[in-house]
Amino acid sequence: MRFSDVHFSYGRKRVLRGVDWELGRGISGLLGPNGSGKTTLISLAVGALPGRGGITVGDAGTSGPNGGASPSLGYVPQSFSLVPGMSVLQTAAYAAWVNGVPRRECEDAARRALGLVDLAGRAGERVRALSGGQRQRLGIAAALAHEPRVLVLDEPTVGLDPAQRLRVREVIADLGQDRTVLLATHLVEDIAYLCRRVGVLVAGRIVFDGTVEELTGLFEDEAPEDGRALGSAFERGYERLVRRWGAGE
Ligand SMILES: Nc1ncnc2c1ncn2[C@@H]1O[C@H](COP(=O)(O)OP(=O)(O)OP(=O)(O)O)[C@@H](O)[C@H]1O
Repeated sequence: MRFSDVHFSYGRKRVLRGVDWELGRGISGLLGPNGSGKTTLISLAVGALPGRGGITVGDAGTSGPNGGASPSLGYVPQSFSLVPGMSVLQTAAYAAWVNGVPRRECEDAARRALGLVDLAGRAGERVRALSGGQRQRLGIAAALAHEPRVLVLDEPTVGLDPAQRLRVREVIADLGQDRTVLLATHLVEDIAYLCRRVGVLVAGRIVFDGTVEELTGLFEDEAPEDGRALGSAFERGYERLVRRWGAGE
């Protein structure tokens, strides 16, 4: 997946100012302070907003500026609703159908996707019976049912308790083995646990693109500015990067 010189403004407010970022196979994290434009960038990638610049998803298609999502992309928004009275299988099968899977293949596609998120054993249950973490995994299954090669996840572990968060992380780690996954999050622990590479969005541009280790080592030689060693080295590296580039203005 590739972003080339992507710009976006809400009215006169410029949010993205020429985003260049290329994501390879595996899980790439998108970090950035509140209001830096992560959700806007994702909305462009999934075709929900029209912008200026190029976004290429896999070899099979583009999304974004021309509107409409690429069929090779699956998207789990930060918040989504499920129909409580539908079964787990019906939910995933419906998502497959909405994403263009022929009707007679939707059930098989749904079962395959539920297997990927470890919900195959719950296929017959109603959505209302699922925990928060299971619902999140069902949302991921729904996004996977048409077998996209690129998966975009916006804050997938927010609001989950530690055990459920870990379970969702394990599922994401598995999915990243043979797909391109873009993971937008505030949680540096999610990035440190899951991501091969990380992009940091500040003031409308990707100001860092590298490995977690590279970001951790970026300011290693500098003494902590407040005299204390707060948080992990990775977290400190990220916070300094954001401060240096100015937070979202
Ligand atoms: N529909 C909108 N109209 C006007 N301004 C908007 C709109 N949506 C977002 N913004 C502004 O655009 C900027 C980027 O917002 P966006 O939601 O993309 O950031 P974010 O990095 O995802 O933030 P967060 O981490 O808080 O979710 C913010 O200043 C926000 O207030």
